Amino acid sequence: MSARIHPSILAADFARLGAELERIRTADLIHFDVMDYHFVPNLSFGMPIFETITASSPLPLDVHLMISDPGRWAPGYAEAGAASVTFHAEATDDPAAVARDIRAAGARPALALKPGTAIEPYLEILGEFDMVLVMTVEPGFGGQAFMPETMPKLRALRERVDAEGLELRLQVDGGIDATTIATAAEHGADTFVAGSSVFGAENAAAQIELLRETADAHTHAH
Ligand SMILES: O=C(CO)[C@@H](O)[C@H](O)COP(=O)(O)O
Repeated sequence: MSARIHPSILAADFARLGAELERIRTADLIHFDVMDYHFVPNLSFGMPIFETITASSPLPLDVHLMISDPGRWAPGYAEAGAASVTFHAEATDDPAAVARDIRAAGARPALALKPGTAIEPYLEILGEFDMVLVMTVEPGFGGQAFMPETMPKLRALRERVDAEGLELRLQVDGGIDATTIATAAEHGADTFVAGSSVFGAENAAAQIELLRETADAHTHAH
């Protein structure tokens, strides 16, 4: 399967959001980061902006909830039309229940792990999810440097997914550019969030294509 590129609109020029969405129409999904000043030390946007973008965007949205109490808010994004809703393992005591609520509300559930969070406690519930997001920076801000120390976790997850034949996408997010995407693809990622490297490029479509081709070239059969 071909690599999927999800530009993070956290790095877009919000004063020109309509034009920014046009620049990335060759991407696969739009990554929408929800932050609450509580789970992470930053605030971004929520449901009103989500609804506005969903109504006008040529691409569906991949919602990443960096919020406390995701069980309370996640199904609402699914009902409002999100393609996938990702929430953090660290933010809930019952990730399987949150995943089931997201699926029942019509979106694909995904589990996110901060760089320091191990995957082992969640291996038995991977079947509840359509995607796992291995954060390659501490969540909260765009423009940070990729953390290569997260790669062993990604590789272990890839080996588990392949060994069990699970239908699970593996996403990375944070510091992804034309160099780091090769490393992440080699370690088993197939879905890539990229903020600054896409919106900071003069030609965003060419950058999306470069990222996709680079990831495909460094993907082993999986
Ligand atoms: O979730 C986050 C940050 O917490 C990301 O989605 C960033 O928005 C990615 O930005 P870049 O590192 O690609 O600039």
